[in-house]
Amino acid sequence: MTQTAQSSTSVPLQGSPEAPIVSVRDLQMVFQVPGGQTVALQDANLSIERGEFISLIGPSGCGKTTLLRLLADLVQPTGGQILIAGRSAQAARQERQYGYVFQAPALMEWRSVLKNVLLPLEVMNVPGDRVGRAREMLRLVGLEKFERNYPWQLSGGMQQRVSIARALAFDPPLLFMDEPFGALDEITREKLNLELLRLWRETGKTVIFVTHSIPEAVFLSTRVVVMTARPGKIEGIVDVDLPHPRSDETRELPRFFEIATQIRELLKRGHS
Ligand SMILES: Nc1ncnc2c1ncn2[C@@H]1O[C@H](COP(=O)(O)OP(=O)(O)OP(=O)(O)O)[C@@H](O)[C@H]1O
Repeated sequence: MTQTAQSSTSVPLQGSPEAPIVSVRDLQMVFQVPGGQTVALQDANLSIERGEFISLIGPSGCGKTTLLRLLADLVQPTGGQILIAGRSAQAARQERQYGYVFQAPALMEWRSVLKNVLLPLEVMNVPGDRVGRAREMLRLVGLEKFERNYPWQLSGGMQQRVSIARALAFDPPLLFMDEPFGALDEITREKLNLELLRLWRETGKTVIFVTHSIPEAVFLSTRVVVMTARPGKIEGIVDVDLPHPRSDETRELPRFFEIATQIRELLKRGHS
């Protein structure tokens, strides 16, 4: 696996090198809602090592986004503990240890592609060659020729690639992705899956990826976390022992179908 050279603006992983990059212990999230409570997450336990590609899969409302938002310190848990490389989620957020890709690209229409990727670096007043850094990220997502275009001139898939480049602008060790390809057609999604895997292999980042699609989860992941709804729980964790690099042929392997079936069974068990 080739690693990209760390640029002057890249953010090294802080904390303990021995600790898992993400450790979740007895995590609980209860929202107060009119007339009662929603238990979005209950007794979640999970340990993720550096360089893994983890997918979270489960029915609507099972707490996938909530788990991602908790890891990103965008909401505070009502119970349990989160450690990022042995330190608090708050410290990880403050030290820009992660990039976050949302379901919708959320780009600024009046800024060019390059200026959208530059935005977080400008906001944080990051020293060094910001334009060079933004261009490097655009190259990584295959959009170096589109830096002068505006978001409305790009397809949905290209816009989502810009938002991935923007999330990578600080070159963080962790990448949180919340159903980034959910709104795209199947062919575009499969193409972006391949590109994301290439990017993951080139950069060595740890990715936590939310999806509703079993084939997408199997194709991308080193492990798949299967969640169940009401209350949101981790039903099981499936190892994906398919060889790398993965390609379109991977989807035809008998083992691919076996793992997909295993995940489907866990999802069904959670429903019953
Ligand atoms: N800020 C909030 N206030 C109250 N309830 C919330 C809040 N955020 C999430 N919830 C509830 O918590 C539960 C889990 O929501 P979450 O968005 O994490 O699910 P999800 O698995 O990501 O769903 P989807 O697949 O549809 O995106 C849902 O019942 C949701 O209504």
